[in-house]
Amino acid sequence: GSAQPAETKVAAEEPEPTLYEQLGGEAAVKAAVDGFYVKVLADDRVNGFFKGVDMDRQRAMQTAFLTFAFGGPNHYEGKDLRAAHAHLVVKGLNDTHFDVILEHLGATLKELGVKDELIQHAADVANSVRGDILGKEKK
Ligand code: HEM
Repeated sequence: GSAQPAETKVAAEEPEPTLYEQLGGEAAVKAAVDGFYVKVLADDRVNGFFKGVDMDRQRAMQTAFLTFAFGGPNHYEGKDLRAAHAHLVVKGLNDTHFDVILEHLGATLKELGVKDELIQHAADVANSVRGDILGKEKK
């Protein structure tokens, strides 16, 4: 008979690590930004919104999006998401575009070997601010 491993149980008091921590924290965000950035800017369904936007701000947006989707610390507290995207809503930003961004989020995380369950979690977090990004009326 083989002995059971002694440490199969997770202590009940351990707080659930955030998705950000589970994915690998800041390093994971950096790795994801590179892949995500390329996908978004190569996609004609959404890259029009980034035309004329300087590279630093594009990268800031990608990093903010992913950090947010990972449930990590929000480094952009000064600027609310509704205000940051209002001029894009005027240009036609809608659910279709938001879905494209989620599609690239999923593909990027999949390439990095992230489990489907965590990818779904990241999408849920992003969806929680969909209404703000798209300038929908607050419920
Ligand atoms: C969870 C969803 C999202 C988050 C957390 C997010 C986050 C942000 C933040 C923090 C900024 C401001 C960056 C800065 O001021 O330097 C920004 C800007 C921007 N976002 Fe998003 N974003 C989201 C969704 C989207 C979507 C769906 C699109 C378009 C398909 C988009 C396109 C842009 C663009 C083009 C800018 C730059 C605007 C400009 O400087 O003129 N974002 N985003």
